[in-house]
Amino acid sequence: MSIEIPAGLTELLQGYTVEVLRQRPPDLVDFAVRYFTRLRDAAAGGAAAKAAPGRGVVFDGEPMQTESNGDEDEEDDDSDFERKNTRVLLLVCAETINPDEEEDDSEPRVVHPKTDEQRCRLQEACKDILLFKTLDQEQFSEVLDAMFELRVQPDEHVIDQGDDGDNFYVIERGVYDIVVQRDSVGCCVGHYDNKGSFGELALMYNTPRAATIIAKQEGALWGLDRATFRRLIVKNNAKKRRMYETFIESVPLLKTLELSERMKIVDVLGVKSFQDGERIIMQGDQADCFYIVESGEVKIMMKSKTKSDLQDNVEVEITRCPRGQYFGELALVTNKPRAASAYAIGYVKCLVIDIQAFERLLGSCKEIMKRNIAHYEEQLVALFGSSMDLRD
Ligand SMILES: Nc1ncnc2c1ncn2[C@@H]1O[C@@H]2COP(=O)(O)O[C@H]2[C@H]1O
Repeated sequence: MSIEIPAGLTELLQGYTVEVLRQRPPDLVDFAVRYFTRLRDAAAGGAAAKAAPGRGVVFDGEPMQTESNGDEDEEDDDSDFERKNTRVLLLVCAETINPDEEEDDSEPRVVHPKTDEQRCRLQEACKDILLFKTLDQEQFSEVLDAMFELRVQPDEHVIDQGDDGDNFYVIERGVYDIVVQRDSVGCCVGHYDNKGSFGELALMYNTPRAATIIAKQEGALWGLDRATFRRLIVKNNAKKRRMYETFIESVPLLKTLELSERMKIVDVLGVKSFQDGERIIMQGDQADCFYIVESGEVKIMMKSKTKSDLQDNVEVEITRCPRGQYFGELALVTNKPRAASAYAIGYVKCLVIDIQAFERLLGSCKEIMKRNIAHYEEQLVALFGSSMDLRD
């Protein structure tokens, strides 16, 4: 049977293979999101049976009617399915990940032997990969052991949209176009330029490849097989969700997003920490990331462009970003170099999202961010007498 997985649900069901049967009422997705959030929370709290991954869950009955007893968020459990007389829907089966389970040592570890020279290149390519940033040392070295090198030729399709996901890829070298089919027309929605990674979505969510990735020149990649990716990264993501869900919910910018959209952000974010005074981004650099302050405070500093030749052109403090505040969005929204530098005040931890995930997941927040540009311009006029051409 051809199966369509509803948007907004699969991300939450990381670790489950979900098959959705037949048409479903739109509110069922919401209902299922709540249901599986509870399942996951129950698992986190140690509750056993209800949360056991791999258990088949089949909803049956008529389309769900939402009850308006005022406290429907409270105390929902399996019996709700009967009360609400919900029809059909979800079959949860096989290929599960239980984040709290001890590692299954019976599964052979994948190891691709490497020379010292290969290992150096691999470490360099992986050092800024956000998905690896929340792994512990042992997990990270297991990932490195399992990775294998591959060379690609100009115009080679590394991934084709619609295919099943086999590997995750880290870029060592080369430029790659990201092409997404829209109304049967392939649109280039972005590219990777000698750094970054791709191919995580199909492996995380058990979905077909969401884009085609084409090498524009001869290039070098490192692949990570699906089984290792799921065992280490997906398992780690379940923990990440528990760690960051509450914080992400409290970030004002993300309030307008659905729960499942916020969870997708958690899945791909990385965490970076900075020492007091350390520069996080530098004015004039190309931008590839967006930051949310998780702890500590960040100082935004700027040099006047109109005084760039003058010796007394010192950096001036523009603003500060406390916990929950974001920065680094302007260059991504305007496609320009960084307009200012950012420095850590004390020890700072930031959640970091790369430009591709930013485009894919935060498109709907861009309007809110764009409104900020006018505010930035007013600040600059007050400080420097001109707004320095912030817009494109
Ligand atoms: N806008 C985008 N939409 C979908 N996939 C994207 C996009 N930009 C980058 N990608 C990457 O392209 C990859 C294609 O394979 P996956 O769906 O496994 O994972 C996808 C992402 O890593």
